[in-house]
Amino acid sequence: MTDATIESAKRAAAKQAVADYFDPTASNVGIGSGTTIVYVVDAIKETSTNPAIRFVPTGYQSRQVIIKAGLTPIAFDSLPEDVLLDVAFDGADEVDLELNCIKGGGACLFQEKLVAERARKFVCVADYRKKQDRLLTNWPTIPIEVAPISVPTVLRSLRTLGSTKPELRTTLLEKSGPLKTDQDFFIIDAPFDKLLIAEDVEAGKGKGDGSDGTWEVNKLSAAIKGLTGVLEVGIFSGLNGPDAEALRSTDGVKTVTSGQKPVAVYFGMADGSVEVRTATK
Ligand SMILES: O=C(CO)[C@H](O)[C@H](O)COP(=O)(O)O
Repeated sequence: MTDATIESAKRAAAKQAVADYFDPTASNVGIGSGTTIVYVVDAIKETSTNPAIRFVPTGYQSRQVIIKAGLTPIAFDSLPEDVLLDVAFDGADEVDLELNCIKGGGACLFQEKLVAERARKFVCVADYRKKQDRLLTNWPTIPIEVAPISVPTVLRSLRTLGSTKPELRTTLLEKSGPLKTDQDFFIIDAPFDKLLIAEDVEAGKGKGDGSDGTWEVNKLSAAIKGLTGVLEVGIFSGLNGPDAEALRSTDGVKTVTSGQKPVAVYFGMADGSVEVRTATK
């Protein structure tokens, strides 16, 4: 497929996601990172009727996208404690049937997760290459943000968990050394075998806890997150938007939720159509 096909797939998906999930009167909107999000911002700009709307970026690149579009960014930590984002849009590197996502291809996973969890509705937009049944089908690795001093021990622990060849991500110009995140941390990319979802474990396709070499998405995410030195793992799983919202509405925003899964993912397809996967639980 040509680059033009991929770009028009991203644009079509972004347009439809914004038409379906962006309320033109919205006040606070999360904007993710990557190349697809640019089309989301374009579509929002055409639709918004609220001159006071503010956009919470997920890092440097995302903030630049907001500024270049002539929109107003607000830092995540400037949001009053009791304010939720009306909606947050982001890209994804791969999405499975349960709407679990791999993110962090652009090294922004930590702030992306903060923003996703703060949104009433988290919506992902991607092209057809990202639409898979299981994670680690086409996208090869799990991105993990780590404290620089912890790199050797985290690499070792990841190998113990079953990752064959975890590697520290370097800049494009390898001689410049490791890529630094917006937090001045490093990224490790860890390959694992294709991840199971809950129904695979129920069907006996593997234990999913690493003991037989298989990992279920949530279990692997928790195991990696538990390693000392890991700031965040690029698996967005756990409760989806509606569940997270229910928790929030009983306890308010102070409730810690794991609402990292999108309520919907819009895939721009190679034939120009848009396919939507929505959360069922
Ligand atoms: O997770 C991300 C950055 O950390 C991006 O959202 C992800 O890599 C998708 O990017 P693109 O829209 O360019 O395909």
